[in-house]
Amino acid sequence: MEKRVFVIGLGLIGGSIALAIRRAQEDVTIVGFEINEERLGLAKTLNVIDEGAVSIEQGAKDADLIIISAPVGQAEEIMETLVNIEMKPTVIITDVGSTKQQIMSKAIHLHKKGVTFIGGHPMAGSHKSGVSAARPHLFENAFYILTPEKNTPAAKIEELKDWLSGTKANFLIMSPKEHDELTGAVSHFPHIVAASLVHQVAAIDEKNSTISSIAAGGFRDITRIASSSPTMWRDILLHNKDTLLALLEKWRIEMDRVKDMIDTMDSDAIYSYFNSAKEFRDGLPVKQKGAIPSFYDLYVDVPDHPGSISEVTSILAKEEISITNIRIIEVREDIMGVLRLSFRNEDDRKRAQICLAKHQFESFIEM
Ligand SMILES: NC(=O)C1=CN([C@@H]2O[C@H](COP(=O)(O)OP(=O)(O)OC[C@H]3O[C@@H](n4cnc5c(N)ncnc54)[C@H](O)[C@@H]3O)[C@@H](O)[C@H]2O)C=CC1
Ligand SMILES: O=C(O)C(=O)Cc1ccc(O)cc1
Repeated sequence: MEKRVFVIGLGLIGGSIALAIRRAQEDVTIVGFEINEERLGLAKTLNVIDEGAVSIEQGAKDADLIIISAPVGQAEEIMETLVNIEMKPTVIITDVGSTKQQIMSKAIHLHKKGVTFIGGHPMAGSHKSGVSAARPHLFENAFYILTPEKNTPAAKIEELKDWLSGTKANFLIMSPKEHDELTGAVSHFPHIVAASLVHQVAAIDEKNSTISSIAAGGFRDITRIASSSPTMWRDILLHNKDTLLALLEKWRIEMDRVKDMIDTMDSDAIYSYFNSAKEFRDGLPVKQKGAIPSFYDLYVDVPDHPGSISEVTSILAKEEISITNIRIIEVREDIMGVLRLSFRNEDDRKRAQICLAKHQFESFIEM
């Protein structure tokens, strides 16, 4: 029997989920609603949705699954609108927002109406926005956190997981509070730090613009997420206020400690500060995607001469291994350059490592 999915907010995440649902479900019609008409048109052109709805009401009333994928501030307003709409009694509503406590408080009004709302957060994404960046495999192997309300029947949770099976994500059930505390530390707070590092360099750039030219490699890596959507991150910070204020206070104390170490020239303390961070960082799992996703990267040492990069890519092309991204990390005179190749999955990365080794190219999974 034909089922209808209604996606509200057709950006990077809404679009990627729609594509993931389409590849796994038969007989499904995907309807979309967008406040930005151009994006709605693009979503249709790219076959992300089958139909556009003219209002939330039109799309919601006969939907079997509703996915709210707008920034969390807007998501709250959409939930308020949904409370006043007559929907199928069996409908499941979920969201994809990066915060969960405030969203789940809003969901109380839907629960009171007898509607199932299960909070959701796919823990993968990118600094890119918009439906043109949407990909069906965006969430493969990533964690996908669900925050059901206590009385939600297990069968409804299983039904939602089934709907989302095309994401190939690993589902994890959590309380909204635990969710906001953990994602605050591994995802939200790093975005504040990345933006602050960029601000620091931008202020110097006003006096000496050479800084932008030399801000390469590591600086670009650590601040990539500062290119994310300001609307989305404004809303996240406003939603996760308490967690972030506590983390900022801890960070301030930590920075004072670092300041002291440098001021007193405490070389042992400085060494141990970096060493203990390295030990923990090196021990993080590399195979799974986290809040800051890993892209199945492979770092290849390449001699710094013309042709070496095309040699690597043609070796992989001959073996029919697709590269999803390629970047030269550092190439300097007389120094081996490092090429960062990204692959779609672990299997491609393993095959690439083996065949490059046969051609005397040494490669590493971590740099
Ligand atoms: N970008 C990322 O990496 C991740 C984002 N998220 C969450 O996913 C949600 C969406 O983020 P993205 O897709 O990245 O943003 P996006 O900016 O690519 O897409 C959001 C879309 O929602 C639309 N929109 C805004 N208000 C609307 C409304 N009232 N009705 C209908 N459409 C509306 C916007 O026009 C836009 O096209 C956010 O809540 C974010 O916290 C979750 C995981 C990862
Ligand atoms: O691009 C990145 O590294 C991200 O951090 C993506 C991201 C953004 C928001 C989330 O709630 C989860 C993941």
